[in-house]
Amino acid sequence: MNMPSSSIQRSKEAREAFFQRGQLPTGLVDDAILNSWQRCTAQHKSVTERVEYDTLARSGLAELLEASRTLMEAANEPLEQLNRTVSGAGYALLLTDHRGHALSAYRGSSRADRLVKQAFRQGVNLSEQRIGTSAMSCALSEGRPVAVSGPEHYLSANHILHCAAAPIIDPQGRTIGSIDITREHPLVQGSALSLVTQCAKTIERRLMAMLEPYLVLRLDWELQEPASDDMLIALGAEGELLGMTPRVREVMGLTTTDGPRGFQDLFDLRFESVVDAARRRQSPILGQAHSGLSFSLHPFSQQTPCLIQGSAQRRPVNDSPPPVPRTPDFGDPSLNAQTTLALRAMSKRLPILIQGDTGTGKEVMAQALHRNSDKHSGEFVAINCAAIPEALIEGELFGHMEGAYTGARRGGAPGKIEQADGGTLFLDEIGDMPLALQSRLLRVLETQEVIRLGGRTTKRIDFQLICATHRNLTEAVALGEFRDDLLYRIKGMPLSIPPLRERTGLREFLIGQCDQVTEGRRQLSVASLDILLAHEWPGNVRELRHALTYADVMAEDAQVTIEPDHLPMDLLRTTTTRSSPLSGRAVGTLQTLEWAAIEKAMAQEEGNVNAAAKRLGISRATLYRRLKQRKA
Ligand SMILES: Nc1ncnc2c1ncn2[C@@H]1O[C@H](COP(=O)(O)OP(=O)(O)OP(=O)(O)O)[C@@H](O)[C@H]1O
Repeated sequence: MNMPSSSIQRSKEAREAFFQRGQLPTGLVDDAILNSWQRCTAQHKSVTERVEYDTLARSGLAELLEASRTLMEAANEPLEQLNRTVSGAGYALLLTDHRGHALSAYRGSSRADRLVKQAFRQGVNLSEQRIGTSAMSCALSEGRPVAVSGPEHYLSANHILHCAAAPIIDPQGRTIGSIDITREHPLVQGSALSLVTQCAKTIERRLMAMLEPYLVLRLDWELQEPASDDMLIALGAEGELLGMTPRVREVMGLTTTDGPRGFQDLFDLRFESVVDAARRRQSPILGQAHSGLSFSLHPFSQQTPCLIQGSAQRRPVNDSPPPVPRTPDFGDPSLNAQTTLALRAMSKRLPILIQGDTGTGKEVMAQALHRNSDKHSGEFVAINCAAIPEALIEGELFGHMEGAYTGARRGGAPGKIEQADGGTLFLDEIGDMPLALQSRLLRVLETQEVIRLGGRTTKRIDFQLICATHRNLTEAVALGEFRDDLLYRIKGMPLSIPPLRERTGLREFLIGQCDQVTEGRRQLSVASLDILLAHEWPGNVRELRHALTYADVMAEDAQVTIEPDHLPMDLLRTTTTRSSPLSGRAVGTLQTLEWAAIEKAMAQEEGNVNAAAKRLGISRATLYRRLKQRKA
């Protein structure tokens, strides 16, 4: 898995040709490396030069960090994630600015990577002028990911290093920094390059989100390829172009200087019509660029792949629900599997019956299914059978002709079923539909035709039916409250959403929801997460989102973590009462007793960590530590 000896041999040959015979060894090493060697030679840099890795003086460091504040903020989380991925393989990690000055560094574990430890420190100048050829300097000057191994480094002192780096390009198309991973033994080039590239792309997307766009559009070619997040455009409320990912610039043939200013400078489409379609959740929107190329445009959620779980863009189009990716991800493997099956069933026109307790997300699921079905360009028409008075529901569903009843509209009006022609009809709480209406609905489903109230003519309708209920319809049939023939007709493919409490991957779901509700501004502290994990959630996702919204309001603006004292009190009370070991049978170990005392104090102080620490006679930090240990 190490660098193959043939490529080490090639690098050595290239070195010999370049440094000893003065030849250009084209094809033996990456051109980016040759270009760098040439620049270093032009500067009369000696390959045997010794480098001191000095950090900047304090004032210079403060200036450097201040100038790169946005980049560091965007990179913080992706760097942590990358570090978790690569530290076990002995890599050190580096974020630099556009000149190659180290902004942050993760130096990995106790391996004897002496040189890396010396060089990878905040504020060290690692530019090409200073340390010669490196993956980072090549990535910065070429604007693409580059790997540099052993003898490909210009300075002999660096021949023990093996590195891969990718540039970071801001939404305006400027190279503003780089990500580099390095270790003192050969790397697997393919994986190292793809890791830094992936990390740089994540940072680029985060930089876009920090512009707080009104709308983000994802562009896809009109090909049947899996969607990727490479091509994103961030737009302001008036359609002004706030930024775009490098790939969009590339495919549109744009430079950084003569860039377009607004959406309409790019596409033969009115921005208002795109906003309108996004609001009505009509996606994709087909558009032709002025270059003549056709694209499909999708309103984009920042934290793909999990729309429903992840956060939408920071300031989405008003009252537009979060957009849905092609394959919905609900975070729960069994739910995901059911969703895939349901989508397959829908392609064969089978009706879907979603069952689940209140607030589990039945309507959210129905919308996601619609968005991902072949009926997505039609309307999603929802009707809550339990919320409309019995006398009105028939007119709502079937529509009416002029004069059909007192108060009927002039010229008549179409019903929901007619409106759903070419789209999806979502009948929520179908278990509460009056029996008489059930027969009429059954007829429509069998004939695919509607007759408006007071009318004689039939209209053929083509729609996808999705029904939802929290009731056990088999029991309702046994009680004579639901027609069995209708049940068989609507239950083409049943889909059951588990109560929140029983979700697989509950922890990740809670974290994702917190991210979504707080628009990425806050995270749950370990203690808060523990409390949420222990709660029963009778109101399911709806209750959870209310609790998180409450906590978001309670936390100070600058507070990044949601602490237990921000959570609703009733949630703390029920959680601590139910789970307290003191409320159960006697407990044995000192540790359990200690935890019981902590729980009790937290309950008495209604989750206020300061007050609970005081009551227990320990410091706030100690209490947090204990809560953390308990979680681990
Ligand atoms: N997976 C999810 N991601 C984000 N929000 C969700 C999710 N599931 C549910 N919600 C939110 O929870 C609330 C309840 O969802 P929804 O109305 O779909 O549930 P329901 O099961 O249809 O509820 P009811 O039975 O009461 O009609 C809504 O505010 C919805 O936006």
